[in-house]
Amino acid sequence: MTIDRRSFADKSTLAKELAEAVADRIRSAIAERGEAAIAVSGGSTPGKFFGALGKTRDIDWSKVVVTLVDERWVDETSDRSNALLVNEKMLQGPAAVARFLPLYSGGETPDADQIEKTNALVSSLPKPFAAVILGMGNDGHTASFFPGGDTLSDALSAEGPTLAIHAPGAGEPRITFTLPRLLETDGLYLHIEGDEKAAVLETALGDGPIEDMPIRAVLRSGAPLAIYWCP
Ligand SMILES: O=C(O)[C@H](O)[C@@H](O)[C@H](O)[C@H](O)COP(=O)(O)O
Repeated sequence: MTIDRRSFADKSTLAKELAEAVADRIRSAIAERGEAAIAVSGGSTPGKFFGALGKTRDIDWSKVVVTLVDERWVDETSDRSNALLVNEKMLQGPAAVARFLPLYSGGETPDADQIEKTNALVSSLPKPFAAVILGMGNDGHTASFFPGGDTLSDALSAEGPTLAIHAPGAGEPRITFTLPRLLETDGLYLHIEGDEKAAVLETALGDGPIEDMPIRAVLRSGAPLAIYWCP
């Protein structure tokens, strides 16, 4: 079975366990390759996990690069910015010396030059990722792979490593790592909480088109995936 489903009693326990799993991946990557890169999701779910991971002392954070699975195309002062969330919740205390690699590079909407610039930045990341932590929306999106996304098909199949995507449910223009690039990882995690998301996951695990619920592209990729859930 490539999908390993883990349930936890509450949000704090999940955050602690997921932080320990990701910390192990980071330490192993540093031991094997001298450095580690992780890609994390934004949104309302990962705050506690970020806090727990950032407080981990037995990691050489100076050898860690943190980036985002996807980003809303907003300035870092916006409360919609995933970069702001990561900086405020994770890159404090022991983790403050980690390098952060942003996906956003200014302006109203990501144009081809900006994507090229981000792709050049991203090419400096150690490969593979030590860990990629995905979230999921109630519409079945993950990363910025939204139903109805204008570049959804490329986002799920192109090398990228990143591209721009616009979708009715996305709020603002987005930049996202493509799925093939996200699958280049030692550890792939999906972090979801609550009964509503458990029900969405059940539907996604059933039959149906990927375009309706793009998380299916991850679930059907065959890549080993650990799903962390709590009520
Ligand atoms: O920037 C983003 O929006 C995310 O990276 C996105 O993919 C997120 O993981 C889901 O939308 C779940 O978001 P919630 O945790 O807010 O439900």
